[in-house]
Parts: sequence; C-alpha cells; structure tokens
Amino acid sequence: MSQESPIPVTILTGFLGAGKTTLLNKLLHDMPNEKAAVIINEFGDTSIDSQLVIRTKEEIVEINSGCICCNVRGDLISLLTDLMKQKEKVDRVVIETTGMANPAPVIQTFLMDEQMADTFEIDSVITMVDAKHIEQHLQEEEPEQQIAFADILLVNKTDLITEDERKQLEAQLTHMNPNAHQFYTTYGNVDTKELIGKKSFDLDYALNINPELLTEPHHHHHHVTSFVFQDERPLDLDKVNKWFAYLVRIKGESLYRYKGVLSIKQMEQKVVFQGVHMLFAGTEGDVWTKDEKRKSEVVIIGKHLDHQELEKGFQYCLA
Ligand SMILES: Nc1nc2c(ncn2[C@@H]2O[C@H](COP(=O)(O)OP(=O)(O)OP(=O)(O)O)[C@@H](O)[C@H]2O)c(=O)[nH]1
Repeated sequence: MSQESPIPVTILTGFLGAGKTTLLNKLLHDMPNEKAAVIINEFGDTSIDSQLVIRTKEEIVEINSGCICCNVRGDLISLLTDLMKQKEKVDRVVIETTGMANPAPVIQTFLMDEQMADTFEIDSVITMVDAKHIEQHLQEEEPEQQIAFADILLVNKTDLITEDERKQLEAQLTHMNPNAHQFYTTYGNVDTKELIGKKSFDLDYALNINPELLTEPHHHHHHVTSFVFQDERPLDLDKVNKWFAYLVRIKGESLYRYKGVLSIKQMEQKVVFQGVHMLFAGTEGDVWTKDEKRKSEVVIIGKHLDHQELEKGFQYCLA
C-alpha cells in the first residue's frame, strides 16, 4: 500500500442488539496484523460496550452521550481529523454505530470535504439484521435506512428462525436492497475476507437512494428513549432476578435493548447482563478489583417506557 492510499473504513450498522459487537470482536480477532482504529458509538449515556468488546491492541475510542448520526457527529469529525494527522499509525478504521443511527450522516462525514475524501475511503457499509426481531424493528425508520445503505447485509441470529421464515426474509431484503450481498449467519460467523477489503461501497448507488446524501442531515429518533440507572450501593440478587423476570415478561415487546454491569451484595464478581426484547443473558464477569469503585449501571433502550416505573424497579433491587 503506498503512503498515499486512502485508509479503508468499515461502517458497521444494524439495529439495537442485532449482533454488531459480536461481529466486531470476530473481525478484530481475525485481523491480528491490522492496526485498526475502532470507533464505537453508544446511544445510551454510558460505556458498557467497551466492557463487552474484547480488548485488543487496537485503539478503541468511544463516543457516548448521543447518537453518532446527530449530536455527536462533531466528535466523529474531530476524531477523524486527529487520525488524519497520524495516518501511518492506522491501517483501517472500523466504526460501530449505535443501533439507532441512520448511516447516511456517517457516510456523509467521509464525503464532506476533499481532505476527508482523500484520506479515507469507505470500504463497505455492513448492516446486521436481527433475523428474529426484524419485523418488529421495521416499525422504526432507522432499520430501513440501515438496510437501504448497506452493500453487505449480514442477516444474523438465523438459529432463531425457521427455514421458511428465512426464505421470506431473503425475498423481503432483496426487495428492499437488491444491490447488497446477503450473508446468513449465527453470531456473525462469516469468513472475514468476505467483509473486509472488498471495496463494495458504491457511492453512486448510495446517492441514488438518497440524493440528499451530500447535504446536511435532518432527522430525529421517534419515541425511542434511553435510560441509564446507576448506584454505588450493592443490589440484592434475588430482587434483581425478580425485576428482570417482570421486565422481560411484561415489557419485553418494548425493550429494544438493555444491558449493564451489576454490583451484587456478597458477590466478588461483577454480573454482566444484556438482552434484546425477551431474550436475556446474564453472566458472571471479572472480580471487582481493589481499585475499582463498585457500582451498578443499567442501560435500557426502548419504546413507550415509563422512566419513573423503571427507576422504581431499579431502586427496589437495592440490597
Ligand atoms: N441466538 C443468537 N444470539 C446472538 C447471535 N448473535 C449475537 N447474539 C446475542 O445477541 C445479543 C446482542 O449481541 P451484540 O453483539 O451485543 O449486539 P449489538 O448489535 O452490538 O447490540 P447494541 O450495539 O448494544 O445495540 C448478545 O447477547 C449476543 O450474544 C446469534 O446469531 N444468535
């Protein structure tokens, strides 16, 4: 690669909980010799994803407190401007957007001026689709946009659907975006060579679906809200189990994404949990170290959620 070749950029999108972090971990694992600058953006106010991404030697930068396609786009631009000054240190940029991001403004960032366009080159826009929940998610505007702009569609969680459902989904996605290459996966398991270095992003096609791609973005996220609850007092495991059982059973439909780290009384380890609608998983994490402040942190993203009720539920869990 000559000194002047632009730095390839992989944009990873997909609705909340589709499997982006799972795929990102796999990509980083499969590219041990690439110096990748990884940019992760969270919709919520807290940075639980960095605890879920397996640390590698890559530089991982998180942009929180907002969505990459709206209020933190300035942060993305300044990060990229910094990267421009140290081009030799990076072979690739990988951006994981929030599940609520419209990819257009992110794509636009790389096209907005000559210097940006000379320094970076979008390699591909990979959109992960949650095969199990996509029907529900298409009620929102963003998944449709994410699918439309993809040149690679990674249809994930195929273990949770039937063969017939898969065929239907394939027809539907082909109709929504006939240009994209489709892969059907579980846990993002596809040969990394199919995703990286393909230079499959096609600006003309993107402009064709959105002629306003090169003008200023204007949009907002409808009625999807994100709440963060934090407390340094320990929680009671039994109460936590009861609260989650209630949330998942009664509110599962509205819960797009929830995750967190819990400090449980009488437990040396952290409890790390995450879920998408009614699918919930909790595991024991690392032991709290002496230097760490024990603290519970829960992020809940969803539709029609009552902040007070959730707050009350969280408070109930205190030991
Ligand atoms: N059954 C099943 N679960 C999966 C699959 N891929 C990922 N998951 C699980 O789905 C949950 C969400 O995966 P993530 O990789 O965190 O999804 P994400 O898109 O990064 O989520 P956010 O960025 O938090 O919105 C995790 O509990 C994963 O273990 C899959 O193919 N099948």
